[in-house]
Amino acid sequence: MARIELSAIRKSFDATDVLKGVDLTIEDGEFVSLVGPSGCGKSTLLRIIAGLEPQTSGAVTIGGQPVDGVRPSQRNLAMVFQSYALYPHLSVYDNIAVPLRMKRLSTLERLPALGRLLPNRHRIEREIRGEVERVAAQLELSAYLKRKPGQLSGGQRQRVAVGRAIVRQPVAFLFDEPLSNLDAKLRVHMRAEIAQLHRRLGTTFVYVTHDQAEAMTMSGRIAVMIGGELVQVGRPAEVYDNPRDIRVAEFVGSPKINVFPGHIRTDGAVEMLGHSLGVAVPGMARPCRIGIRPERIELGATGAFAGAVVHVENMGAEAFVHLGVDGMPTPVLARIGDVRALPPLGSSTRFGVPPDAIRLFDAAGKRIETKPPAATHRAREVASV
Ligand SMILES: Nc1ncnc2c1ncn2[C@@H]1O[C@H](COP(=O)(O)OP(=O)(O)OP(=O)(O)O)[C@@H](O)[C@H]1O
Repeated sequence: MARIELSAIRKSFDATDVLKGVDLTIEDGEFVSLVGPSGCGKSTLLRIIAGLEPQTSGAVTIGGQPVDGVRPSQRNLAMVFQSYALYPHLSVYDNIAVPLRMKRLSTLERLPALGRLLPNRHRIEREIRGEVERVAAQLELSAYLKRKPGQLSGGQRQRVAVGRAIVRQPVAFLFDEPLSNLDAKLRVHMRAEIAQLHRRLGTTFVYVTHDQAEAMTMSGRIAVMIGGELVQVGRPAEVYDNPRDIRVAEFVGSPKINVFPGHIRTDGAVEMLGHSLGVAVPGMARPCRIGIRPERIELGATGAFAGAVVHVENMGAEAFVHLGVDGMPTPVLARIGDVRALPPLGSSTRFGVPPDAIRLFDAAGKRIETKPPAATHRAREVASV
């Protein structure tokens, strides 16, 4: 097991800066997902940890040891790719056994005909069989050991790739979008399997994905990368509820957070679509953006805002109501838990926003903390004494 520390990692390809100074510590045994939109640099960062790509500057340590200049094979990490990278001509058994044979058998002992005549070969092959069978049983692959990868489903192939990684007993597993080739249902199933595997092995997992739901549901912490920078690192619920940047707020959560144009008045009150919200911030008058999650939009006759129901998605257990609102370029989305109380399509409705649902961002997208108006008022009184 190992703690992985990344300090001020920069990476440029020719004139393009892909990583712009990434600092991240992944604790021993932790499951951290690197998540972010396509092209943000997640795979490059993972490849730098693995030693497959040199960083332009900055340092990587694994288990307290600097590994810059240490070859990938000497880092004792296992990488699992989206493409599985299995040997198509070898059986499942042999695919899983490859790293063990490479490690334990000499070049001569690995030769098919001559190797069999050498005294150690049988003993080592017996040990290898025990380990392959144990890992195959863990991954429910025992029935497929004689099959070739081409005779397996995508999920089974991915499990073989994971099995091949497990037998190496690496200090950490690095996953690069391992579920991208699977259909939606299987992806959800494999998420649970990978999370269980992490709990069972207790080894450090670093997992790259562009799928925020995958990252949210599996990891202990998520590291949100945007444009080559680590914008926020935290527990999934914390990042969802307390985004420090509007890009994080918009990337994490499905469906996406609603973002309204807003204005902070000279008295600190925050206005949205011409109505004052029940929050305030100190400082000067300025424009702002207001993020409100769909589940926090409250439909009801007493709401301050008016909308027209332009679309309803009823999923049975929940529904999304799309509201056309004056002053908004795209519909406002409300998530409704009780599908028996849906407003009809084309109807006019009102909606409100509880003050604690409001996430305020400045013009540059940085989070602004809000307070109830009274608290701001008191703070100003204290400040003026
Ligand atoms: N070998 C390379 N040479 C030049 N540019 C590269 C190279 N590898 C990656 N890049 C560029 O670096 C940027 C980051 O790539 P990277 O693969 O790390 O992104 P990513 O966040 O993993 O994206 P995705 O989710 O699409 O895989 C991209 O713009 C990519 O085109």
